[in-house]
Amino acid sequence: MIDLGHPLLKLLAVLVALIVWRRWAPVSYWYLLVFPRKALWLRWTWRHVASGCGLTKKRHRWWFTTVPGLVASTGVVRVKRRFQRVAVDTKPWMSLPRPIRDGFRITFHLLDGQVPDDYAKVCERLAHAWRIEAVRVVGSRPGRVTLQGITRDPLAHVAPAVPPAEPHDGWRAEDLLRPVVGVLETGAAWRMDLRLIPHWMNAGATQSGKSNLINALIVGLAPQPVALVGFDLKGGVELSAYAARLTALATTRAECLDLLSDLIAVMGARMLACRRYGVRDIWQLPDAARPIPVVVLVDELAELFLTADKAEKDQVTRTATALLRIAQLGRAFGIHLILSGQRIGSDLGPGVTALRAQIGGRVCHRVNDPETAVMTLGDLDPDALVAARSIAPELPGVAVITGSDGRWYRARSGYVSTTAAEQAADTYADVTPSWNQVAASGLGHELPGSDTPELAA
Ligand SMILES: Nc1ncnc2c1ncn2[C@@H]1O[C@H](COP(=O)(O)OP(=O)(O)OP(=O)(O)O)[C@@H](O)[C@H]1O
Repeated sequence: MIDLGHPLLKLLAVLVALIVWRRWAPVSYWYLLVFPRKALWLRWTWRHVASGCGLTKKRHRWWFTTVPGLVASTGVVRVKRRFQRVAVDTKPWMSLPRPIRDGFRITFHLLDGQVPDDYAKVCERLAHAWRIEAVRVVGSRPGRVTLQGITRDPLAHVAPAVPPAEPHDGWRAEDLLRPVVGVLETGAAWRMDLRLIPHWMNAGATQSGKSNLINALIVGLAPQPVALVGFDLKGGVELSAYAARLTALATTRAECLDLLSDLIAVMGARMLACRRYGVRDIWQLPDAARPIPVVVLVDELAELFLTADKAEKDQVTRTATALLRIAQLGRAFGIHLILSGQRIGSDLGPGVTALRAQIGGRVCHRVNDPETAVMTLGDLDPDALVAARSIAPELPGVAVITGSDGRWYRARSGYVSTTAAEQAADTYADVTPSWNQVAASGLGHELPGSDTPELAA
């Protein structure tokens, strides 16, 4: 009989409880009950699955095999068992599946000649073989790759983003320009990291969730010491609700041109300041001298590029050139672009393709035509295109995005109503810097080696 009161058994029970609590706390009890069966099944079927997905390699082994042998004296062919060197399929080593919320993670040892990308390419096949929603590569280190199996789509229900109730308790220094706007399909937070990927393209058909993403960005950025600048050629209907938190809003073509040339002037002044300090970007400047970062929100990019007559053509060319300059130089000088539009492609006119090439961050919501998905994600991965084309209309806000690790993910923004975003804008109205503050920020201090105070003007 086992003595259940034995101190070693008690210690073991405490250890198991600790491990379960630390690692598996977010996993439902039901899943913990069924998981061992699933884990065993994954291990048992791995050789067939790996072979079916082309992840096995031929290795030579000494093996007992049946070979046809000719008995010379009689001329009869007889089957013989021989111990000989033969080529056999070798599967990659697989760790024990670890349960996590809405799925599991498994680490594999790469076979000679394999790279993590080989696994990324067969994720869809693995998902079908394992009878689960999706499989994603979530990490890699030399000789290892970690896959996440997603058993229940976490994007089906995403909690709405709630603006912080108290002013100034909504952000931490390390969150500057890194607002959380939703959830990735891996269950992790979707952080739009403007410090890492300075410019973003937000494409999608009508009612696909583009404005919702802008709302989520407003809620995330409103508490932070950044200037928000709006371009809304839909007469201001989209962005004017957030006017309290916007440093500038342009709603006509003439205003857009003026605002763009002001932004370029600010960029020029920051360039000069960086040169005087001998640094390459504003993030290397001393804290006191760092200018206020500017996030430029463009609602419906196509409106900026459409020309009704020849007179507007020149204005459109100037707009395109200014946007391209900001896209090329903005990262170093703290000016970030978020370009939203239903179609963002060469059909909008010259300059758009060059602009698109400068935008590293991509968000592709549901689209009506394959070309838009190609325009937004075409340079990422063919599988990303397939994923974007299969976004269902009943899941607005779902998008295929570039992650901070350079991979693509399905993600969904947290629902933020216009009222909630407006409320956040009003709550943080006092944080809004004026245009003069933006233009002068970081330049009002005496610069090393500078005896001309013209920058402080
Ligand atoms: N992440 C989300 N979660 C839940 N519902 C959402 C989400 N995003 C959008 N929706 C719903 O979809 C509707 C359309 O979203 P939104 O207005 O953002 O689309 P849009 O792409 O900007 O459309 P349009 O181009 O016509 O302005 C919203 O009213 C909202 O109810």
